[in-house]
Amino acid sequence: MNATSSQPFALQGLDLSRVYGGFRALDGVAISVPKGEVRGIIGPNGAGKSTLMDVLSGRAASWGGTVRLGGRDIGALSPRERRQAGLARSFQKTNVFAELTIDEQIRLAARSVEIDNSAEVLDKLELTALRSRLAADISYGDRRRLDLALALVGRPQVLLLDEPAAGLTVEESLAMARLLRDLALEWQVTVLLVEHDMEVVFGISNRITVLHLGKVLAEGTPDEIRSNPVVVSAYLGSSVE
Ligand SMILES: Nc1ncnc2c1ncn2[C@@H]1O[C@H](COP(=O)(O)OP(=O)(O)OP(=O)(O)O)[C@@H](O)[C@H]1O
Repeated sequence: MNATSSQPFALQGLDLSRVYGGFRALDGVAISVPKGEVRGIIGPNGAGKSTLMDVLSGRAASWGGTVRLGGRDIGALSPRERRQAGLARSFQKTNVFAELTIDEQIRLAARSVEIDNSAEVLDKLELTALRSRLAADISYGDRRRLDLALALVGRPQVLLLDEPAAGLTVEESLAMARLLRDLALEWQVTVLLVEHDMEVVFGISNRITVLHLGKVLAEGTPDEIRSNPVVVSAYLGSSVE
């Protein structure tokens, strides 16, 4: 799946940098993701994965480079404006309000978007039966799906996910992985996924970008990454054999 010049990438970051004091947390990173692709982002602790997501979503205070959404330069937009332009982000720590019902939270999220696809989102994420329950009263796995649902309201073109499988059981993680793969296929949502669970990343990503010390160490299909000797020695070891 390659984007051509007539079909811009869904999301593109060019020469991205982020410096803390004198330390380069991101150092000239380039990433181009075609529409409908699931792109895994992996790398050791401190490689720059969350920093990359912050820069792409507009949460980084100071940064360098270019960020394009569907060909449009969105570098000057705030996180909220990027969300309205079609770039949604879901966080490692769940975003939901414990004292609101699922329905109330979804309706709140739908107020700031143009397309209200709440019913479709609730259905797809198997939350319809729980809609009148308080978030405080649902399981952790259901809360993670609610978090994802909140990001999907408004049919974003691109979804940035920070460890969607964190804290889930193996079975829940695999169900989450299947759900993400279905969403990318059926709704043509482009997904960027930072995830430490290698079974999830290698199971659903079309391509994987490996970060190391703030730079792109490698990029390729799961098979290419799994057998790349540089990646294996810097990061994977025997974890995905
Ligand atoms: N606010 C900050 N101030 C100073 N340094 C920071 C700050 N945030 C991140 N860093 C540093 O930038 C580097 C990249 O951090 P980042 O959180 O992006 O890595 P990561 O790949 O997401 O790691 P992890 O897998 O542990 O979440 C790390 O060395 C980190 O210590």
